[in-house]
Amino acid sequence: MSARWTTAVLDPQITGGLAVARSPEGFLVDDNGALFPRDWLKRQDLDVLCEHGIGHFDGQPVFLLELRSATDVPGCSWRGLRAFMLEGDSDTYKVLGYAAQIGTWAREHRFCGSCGQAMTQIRWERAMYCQPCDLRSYPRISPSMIVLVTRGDEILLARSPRFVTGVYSTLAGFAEPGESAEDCLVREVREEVAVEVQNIQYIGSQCWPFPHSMMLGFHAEYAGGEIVMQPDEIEDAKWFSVHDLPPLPAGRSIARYLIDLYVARRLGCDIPAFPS
Ligand SMILES: NC(=O)C1=CN([C@@H]2O[C@H](COP(=O)(O)OP(=O)(O)OC[C@H]3O[C@@H](n4cnc5c(N)ncnc54)[C@H](O)[C@@H]3O)[C@@H](O)[C@H]2O)C=CC1
Ligand SMILES: [Mg+2]
Ligand SMILES: [Zn+2]
Repeated sequence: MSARWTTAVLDPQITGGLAVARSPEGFLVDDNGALFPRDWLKRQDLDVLCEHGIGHFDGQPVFLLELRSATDVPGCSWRGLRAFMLEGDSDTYKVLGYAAQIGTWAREHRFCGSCGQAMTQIRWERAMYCQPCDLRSYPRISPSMIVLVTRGDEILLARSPRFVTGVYSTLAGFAEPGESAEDCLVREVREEVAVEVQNIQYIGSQCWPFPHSMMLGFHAEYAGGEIVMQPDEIEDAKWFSVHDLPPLPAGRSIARYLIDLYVARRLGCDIPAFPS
């Protein structure tokens, strides 16, 4: 959330306000951005799957129209969330990041996971409900650990085959049932590079709406082992000097913050601001 944006469960029966439209192609945008007058948007020929009231932006109610498919709207185009993360202002990115997670959840929870019947939208909390099962499904958040492993002036970075060419990043992975955050971190580092760590320190967290990760960021010191890369997951992993770093992840990512923070401390530079 930000000073301009707060989340809320709003009843779609009320009229007016602002709205965003999200399809599998991304968010609808025109020259003014992704937030449209809602009444105008609802007059367009959109393939609406469902509508959710998601919060207030500058005091105005905001709704999400989750669409089955992207249709042509004159003067508009479709833009993925990643582009807003890379280039958009942080207030808009917060609104759209939240809208994307609610849209993903709404799309994937139309039917009860227990009995398979259609679920209904609860008006007063963010949940889908199955009456026969008395079961509520809330938006999914997936805790993921992300860690910068360091050894004096060196930092351990790796490449996944999914990354942009040349970019190296910190190690990350999803928590499994039964694990603490620290257990997960130790396991992920072992699995991905076969290295042991010590002095694990929590740094901060970040919502990562691709599609529903909650990144918990840590710093850890190297404790032993030689790098052995996990087949398929890790394309390359090595120690880099803080004086000679490869291309790094996007400025808004906690991965980049963990790297910038350590490098700044090591070189005695100004501490970077936490990404918003
Ligand atoms: N904000 C940031 O700075 C960064 C965020 N990330 C995010 O962290 C997350 C984890 O990173 P990876 O190294 O790719 O994960 P990972 O090392 O756990 O490997 C990904 C694999 O985990 C499995 N998986 C996918 N979704 C899952 C879920 N919800 N729960 C459990 N397992 C799941 C799949 O087999 C997938 O191939 C991803 O969402 C990624 O986008 C990763 C690096 C930087
Ligand atoms: Mg990983
Ligand atoms: Zn059910």
